[in-house]
Amino acid sequence: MSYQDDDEEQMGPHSESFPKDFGYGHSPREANLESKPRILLMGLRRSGKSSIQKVVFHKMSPNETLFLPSTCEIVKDDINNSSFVQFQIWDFPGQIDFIDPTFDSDMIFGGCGALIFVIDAKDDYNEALTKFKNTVTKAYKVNPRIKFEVFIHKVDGISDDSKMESQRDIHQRATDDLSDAGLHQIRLSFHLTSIYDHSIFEAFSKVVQKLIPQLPTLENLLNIFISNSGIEKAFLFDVVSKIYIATDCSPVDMQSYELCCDMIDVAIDLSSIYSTEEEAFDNKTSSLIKLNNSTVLYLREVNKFLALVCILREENFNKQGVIDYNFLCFRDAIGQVFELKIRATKHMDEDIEVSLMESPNDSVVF
Ligand SMILES: Nc1nc2c(ncn2[C@@H]2O[C@H](COP(=O)(O)OP(=O)(O)OP(=O)(O)O)[C@@H](O)[C@H]2O)c(=O)[nH]1
Repeated sequence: MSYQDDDEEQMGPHSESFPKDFGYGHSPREANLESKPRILLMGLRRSGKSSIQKVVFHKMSPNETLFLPSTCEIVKDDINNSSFVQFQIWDFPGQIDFIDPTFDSDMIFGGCGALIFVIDAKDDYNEALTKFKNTVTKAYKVNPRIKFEVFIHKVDGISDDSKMESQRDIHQRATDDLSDAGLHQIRLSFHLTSIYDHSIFEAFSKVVQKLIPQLPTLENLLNIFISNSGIEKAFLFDVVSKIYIATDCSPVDMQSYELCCDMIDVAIDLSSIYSTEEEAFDNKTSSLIKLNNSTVLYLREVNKFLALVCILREENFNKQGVIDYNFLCFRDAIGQVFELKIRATKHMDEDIEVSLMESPNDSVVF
């Protein structure tokens, strides 16, 4: 098996040189890698792994995925949209064989933040569940900190009752299988997904959020912002992928999320057509849409990659001055979290440099 490296330049020349005994986050070098975790996409052939990656991160339209060739090698993709959203996605071929001596499970699972296992809900899933159990058992042995996420995929065109029934059945069987293998302590998360609606973006949002160490701070800031501004719901979006990296503590309903995603599309599309600026999304980007049910959607740029999209009642928008002032405080606070992270990363890099220079046998200096 070989590794196809899409973005070697971006990932840097050392990205392939993980030590064999790579333990997640124990040395400065490992801790630095931890700040850019890996998400693995695994599952049987034709379950939809490559389609998910292309639709969510490369803006491919769902219909085009019909023509995707089968993946024969591990395809690595570096997602580097913002300081908070930085990770690599590794898309595995469906026929991957763990017994194959070239499969270096220490290296593959060692630096992994989350493992997404894709199960085709329209197919017989017995084989998928067997593979799932083998994969989780192997991965957990190498790295017990991995977050295991199951995407019950291709649920478009399936009735709500059947979806729930599949989810219940897969959940039950997957947890029973792991308990039989003595792994009852493993926590699994299940998501019903399809590339033909927003469910795949929502599921990916939840996976990515678990890998953002600053999430509680971001959620807290959003809670404070909405409660002082008369806002019902606010999402902090990664504009490029339209996954939300944080939201306030009120429950997310799919319709609100879809509305906010659509608003980003409208704002960017209009800006691309009519703006005289080079970038369609910049520090002056903001948008206001009044719906016919007395609801307002309000979008503001937070930084180069992030947008805040809020839903509020029309009457509360009368106090736009307060909202805008609170937004500036919010943006400032996000900037400070962002800066702290950059500073922490820089310190880590310096530590790595020092430790490498001190090592007499190691000639590699970043
Ligand atoms: N109906 C439906 N079809 C989907 C969905 N996602 C992917 N597909 C289709 O499933 C087929 C297989 O998709 P791929 O993304 O190539 O699957 P894969 O898991 O990467 O396959 P391998 O590379 O062989 O491992 C394609 O025809 C896709 O159009 C979905 O959400 N709904």
